[in-house]
Amino acid sequence: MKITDARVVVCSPGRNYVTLVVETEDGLTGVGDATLNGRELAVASYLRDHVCPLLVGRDARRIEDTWQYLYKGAYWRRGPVTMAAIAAVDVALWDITGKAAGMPLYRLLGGASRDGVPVYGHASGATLDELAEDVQRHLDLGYTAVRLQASVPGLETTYGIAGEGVYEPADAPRPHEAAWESSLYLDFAPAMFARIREDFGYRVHLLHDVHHRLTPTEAGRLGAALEPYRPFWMEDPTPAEDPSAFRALRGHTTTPIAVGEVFNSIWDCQQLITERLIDYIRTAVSHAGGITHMRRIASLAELYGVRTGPHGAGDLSPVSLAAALHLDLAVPNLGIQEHMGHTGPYTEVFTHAYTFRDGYMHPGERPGLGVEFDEAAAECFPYEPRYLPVNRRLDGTVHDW
Ligand SMILES: O=NC(=O)[C@@H](O)[C@H](O)[C@H](O)CO
Ligand SMILES: [Co+2]
Repeated sequence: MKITDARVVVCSPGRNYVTLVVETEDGLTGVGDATLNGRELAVASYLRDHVCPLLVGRDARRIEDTWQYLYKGAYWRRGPVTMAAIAAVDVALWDITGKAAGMPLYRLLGGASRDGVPVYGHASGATLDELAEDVQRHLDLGYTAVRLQASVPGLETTYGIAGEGVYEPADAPRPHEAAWESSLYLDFAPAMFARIREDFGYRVHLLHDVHHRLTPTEAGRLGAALEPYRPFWMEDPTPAEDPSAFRALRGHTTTPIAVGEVFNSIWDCQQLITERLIDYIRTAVSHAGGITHMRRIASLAELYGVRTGPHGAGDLSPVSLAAALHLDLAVPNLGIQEHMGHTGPYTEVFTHAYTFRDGYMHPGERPGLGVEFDEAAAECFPYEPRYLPVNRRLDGTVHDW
């Protein structure tokens, strides 16, 4: 089954997406998501200029060989751009293979390990009243797990507060600059949880994303302060380039820890998993080398009792959400899938078979991924430069965003 064409389409139906389209001599088409928020064109070029020409003539069914060929053949290994490009190729080839087999991808991955994929939604608010309203809205939609993010009193902006609709962090043609003060946040976060537990009790799972902003000691303090409110997880509590930082953090709190959305390979995850320093690994199929590599990460995590909690923000296209759901349905150690939702007219470009109901999602039964990509429609939504914010402490020092 030779690949006859591989091309990259950058479009912006609601937000920028990079989609790889791979075609075979049998007339089958597979798609992959190569979106890297704020650095989209780097991955588009990596694919267009260095990968797509090498795919033509290869057998689309040799998924593992293609993965090794692109990973080891690049010489310059790992990194977000390289691994997003490899991920897009990998998912497109799994899509083609599923279509050739006439089976939805999850059946090729060992079949369903559960009836549906548990997901969490994003609730946010400029005030605790607004946050409570948004939590109620998510409960009314059927979510049983909700992430809480609220404006921090004393700070002009903070992470994760949606205006109307879905939160989109890449919101300006140049990075907007946010101001941050950890002490204000540390005083506020427990009060946020206390209010939502008071309003909604303990039946709903409550998650929270610290978004890399605390020191390990501060994160330990936050984790301990949140314990009475039983968070489902505290996400990205401290930057994870140095996994040993989590040893101290782990000793301060029993609040479950989730890390990994900015990771792009199993080696980024290895120490956190093998030392049981986290409870959930959050790598995304479109950033961490695709289904082939994510399966390895999930298997390593399973050995150590760590569950997956895949990243599923709106800047991962419907193609990668579909791929994630197929993998989520099959792996034995799924924790929960992030489902932030997508903004704008994305359904004019991406049609998908996945569904949401009562807090669970299912990838559907269409062969392959179950996502169709309309290239003609995509042309109506040209790329727009959009950057993620830069965060500074009140004294002007650049801080983690
Ligand atoms: O847990 N989800 C997140 O942290 C996301 O909202 C990330 O900020 C965006 O995907 C960055 O592009
Ligand atoms: Co996050």
